Amino acid sequence: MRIFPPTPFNSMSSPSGDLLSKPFLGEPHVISDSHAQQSAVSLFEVWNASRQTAVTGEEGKDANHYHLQPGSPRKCNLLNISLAITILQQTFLDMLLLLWGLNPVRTTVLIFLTLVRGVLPAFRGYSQALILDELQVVVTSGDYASARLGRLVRLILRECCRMLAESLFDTFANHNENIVHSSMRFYVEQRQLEQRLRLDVPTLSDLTVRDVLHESDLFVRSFTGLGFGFGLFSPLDLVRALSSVAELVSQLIILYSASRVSSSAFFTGFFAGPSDNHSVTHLPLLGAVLLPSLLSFIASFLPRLPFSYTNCSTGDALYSSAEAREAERAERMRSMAHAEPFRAEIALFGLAPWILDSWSVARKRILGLEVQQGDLYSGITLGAGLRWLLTQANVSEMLVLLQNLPFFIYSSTTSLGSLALYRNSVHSLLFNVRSLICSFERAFQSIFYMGAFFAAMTIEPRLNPEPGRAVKYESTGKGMKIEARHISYTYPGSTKPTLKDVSFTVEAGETLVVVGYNGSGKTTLSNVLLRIFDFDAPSPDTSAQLLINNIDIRRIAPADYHRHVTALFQVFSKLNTTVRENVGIGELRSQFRDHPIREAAARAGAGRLINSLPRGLDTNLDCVGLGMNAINPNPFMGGNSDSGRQGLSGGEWQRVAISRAFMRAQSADLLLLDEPTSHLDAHAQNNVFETIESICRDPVTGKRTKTVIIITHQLSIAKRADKIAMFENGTITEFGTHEELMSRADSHYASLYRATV
Ligand SMILES: Nc1ncnc2c1ncn2[C@@H]1O[C@H](COP(=O)(O)OP(=O)(O)OP(=O)(O)O)[C@@H](O)[C@H]1O
Repeated sequence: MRIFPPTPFNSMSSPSGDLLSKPFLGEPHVISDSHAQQSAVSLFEVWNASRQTAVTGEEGKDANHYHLQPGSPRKCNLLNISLAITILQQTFLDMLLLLWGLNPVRTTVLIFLTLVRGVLPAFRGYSQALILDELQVVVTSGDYASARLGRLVRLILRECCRMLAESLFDTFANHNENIVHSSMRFYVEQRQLEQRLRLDVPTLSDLTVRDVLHESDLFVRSFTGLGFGFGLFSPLDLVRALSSVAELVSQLIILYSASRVSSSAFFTGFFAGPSDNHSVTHLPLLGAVLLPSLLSFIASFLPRLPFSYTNCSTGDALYSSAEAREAERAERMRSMAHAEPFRAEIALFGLAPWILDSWSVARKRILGLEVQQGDLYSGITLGAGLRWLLTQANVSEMLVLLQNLPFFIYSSTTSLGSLALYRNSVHSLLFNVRSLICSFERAFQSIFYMGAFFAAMTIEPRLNPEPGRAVKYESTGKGMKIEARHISYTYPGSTKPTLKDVSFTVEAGETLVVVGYNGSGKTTLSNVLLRIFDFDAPSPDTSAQLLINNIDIRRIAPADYHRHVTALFQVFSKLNTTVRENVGIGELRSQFRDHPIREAAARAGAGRLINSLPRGLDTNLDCVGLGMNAINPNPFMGGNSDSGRQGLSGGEWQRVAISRAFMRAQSADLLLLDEPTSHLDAHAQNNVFETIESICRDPVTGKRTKTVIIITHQLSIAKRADKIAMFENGTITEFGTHEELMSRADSHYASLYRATV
């Protein structure tokens, strides 16, 4: 049995690969109604158009456009309906085929069983009505003859068998549904995760991309298996809606016939046609039964009052923009209260009241316990009031009285069983109509989230080379030659560049030390050199270029480039896992081999540390982001022993991180270390530098085989480098050897050196 399809990590292929492999069509922009109808428009643009809202300016002339918060419901207006149809045209069939393709047999069985499940209540009602009828005859006639009683017992036994069969059916159907559901959920989650991991930092820093991923995530999370995961609607819920439709139709049939014939003949009565004396009144009576639901359905198109909730059977509300903002704030505050790394700052700065206040204001507004005056008044409209009357004020419920009319009309002419059957059917009918209305509301919003899911899959990482221009990185075995020409870099959302016209050359095998003042742009430069960020496009005045071994870095795929580089980041990750994993992730191929991990750790001066840990490489490290030996995360547990977790000091963590960087040092052409020794004592600092020197030389010939770039504030290290770059205000102001820079009369490097050494 195949439950999960094979999906290779870097492949975007799918059972219906076309849609998921469409390229991302550049920057999203505003589109018009008619535009959205054209099939050439990308899904991304259609999705983006659905979240644009026009707000009229103060004078009533200018219409400002802004984007809805991710997760906010779309209004049910003509534009959104047409956008929803466009999304459905482009995705729905693909989605169904894709999900059906995961488990064709089980999914077909699921659809069939769900339809059958829909008509089971009708049979249940019929069977129980027969028992009631028989009981009525026995009691009213006083005929307790064994034949009569025997028939009653047979009916009861038949009902017991039916109930047993129904529960067996339910068990099998639920089991099948669980398997189908789990495989669908696994699949969409995997696709979402795979795409997130594919995307690079420049792509992820785009706000629109973040929003589309957020809504895509909502779609993925709607595959909960409960049918009302996030107040959303997954394709599997569509199958459930089929069941509601089947139940609705069967109950309608019952209602139509049960009121005029005895329950034992209601099917034949229905098919006999409207020939008897009650037939004329059936349709208006059905109308009376359905009137409350019809009004609720109409109300679902009206706007909602601010901070009022839909009364869907699931109890879930769809967030308005204001609610989504509050929900995000409440969630942020909740996470802060739960996160261990914040604990020290919360205590030190006395943040508890601020966190609690911010959370409670946001949460109260979400729960409708507190509504701001402005929001309340601006949201009260005639439509919203009418909706409230029809849904929240239960006006429609009063009309339920009408449903009892048939009781009075037919009570003297029909059997007890028929009346019970009628009553059950009315309840069941209303429940199903209501759940279908709620499903409709959720389905409408879900279309946009489904659009977001597919749109997210079309995003291509921005750092990937243009098709046809890509070249493979060729290692020379002598290190990496780096030539930066007029490089600038501006952070997204910032108006001023952080790096300005940076130019320098490092020959293969050389060591460059970058020094400078805080905030001058050293780490930013390292991210550009590591191809985490892309430098600004060349302007008419400058021809910005970054050449690696004389090749434009934009022509090399980042994944290919990264295989030849190793780095220590200034802010490195500390994983709540074993030492082995913390170090081993530096070179995944060697993750499970002790020797390379121990060797890298020994070079980074972490050998003694690992030997001193209770379980060596298998010791679990605890990283709540603070100096661990000093602050135990849970003083009542005695963390280090009972929990089997070990805290480390800042310097010890740094050694672990250096070990991680050294894991790949053998195969790398470039070692880039940002503040590698900031937490280390003087001896350790010297050792690390010696180790870097030895790693970079061929053990036989002694020649340099790697290029090294070190960013540091420790100028004693700089002295030993081949070249030094002094960074100030986002650019290199001095470049040369230690001696050259020291000999300059007005050298800032020289004054910094004298101040620190
Ligand atoms: N994510 C960001 N978004 C916008 N601006 C940023 C971001 N990160 C850094 N900057 C800006 O870039 C400037 C340079 O930061 P960078 O981290 O490169 O400095 P640095 O020289 O490494 O500093 P330090 O010596 O303190 O580590 C900072 O002044 C900061 O204002």
